[in-house]
Amino acid sequence: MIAIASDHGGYNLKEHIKAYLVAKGISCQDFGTDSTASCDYPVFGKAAAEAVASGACEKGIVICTTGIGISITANKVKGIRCALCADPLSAELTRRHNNANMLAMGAGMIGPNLAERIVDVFLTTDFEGGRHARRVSQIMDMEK
Ligand SMILES: O=C(CO)[C@H](O)[C@H](O)[C@H](O)COP(=O)(O)O
Repeated sequence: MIAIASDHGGYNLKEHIKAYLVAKGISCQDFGTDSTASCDYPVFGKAAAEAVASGACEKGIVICTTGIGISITANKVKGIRCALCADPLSAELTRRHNNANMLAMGAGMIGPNLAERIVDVFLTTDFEGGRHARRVSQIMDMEK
């Protein structure tokens, strides 16, 4: 189950990615927002991040206009490593090196086709472990 959320700026891309994933047989839990009416990204980013942190959802995808505000929000939730990506290589490396459990994207920065490629890479790339596990542990120790 993939948690997905956006603010108004990311709503259209969220709907696009949700339909894309469902068409591929990947289940999504949508934490809003549900229209392009102005709203506050922390509300929706926090809800999706908490679902990932609790284990209810395996990974999360959050979207606002830049991807910045909603990634900052998600990273405030204990256990979350949310990476803002605008290219597939960053998505690959944040999975391989950072074991990122959430992906943030900016709907004002990238188009739907590129977003699909980024999502595909993010959801199919495994963590490498090894030296990267030590570094991720050091990050997670900061939450203790
Ligand atoms: O948090 C952001 C900027 O880092 C997001 O892009 C928001 O979507 C943006 O701030 C919303 O702004 P708006 O003028 O209220 O649409």
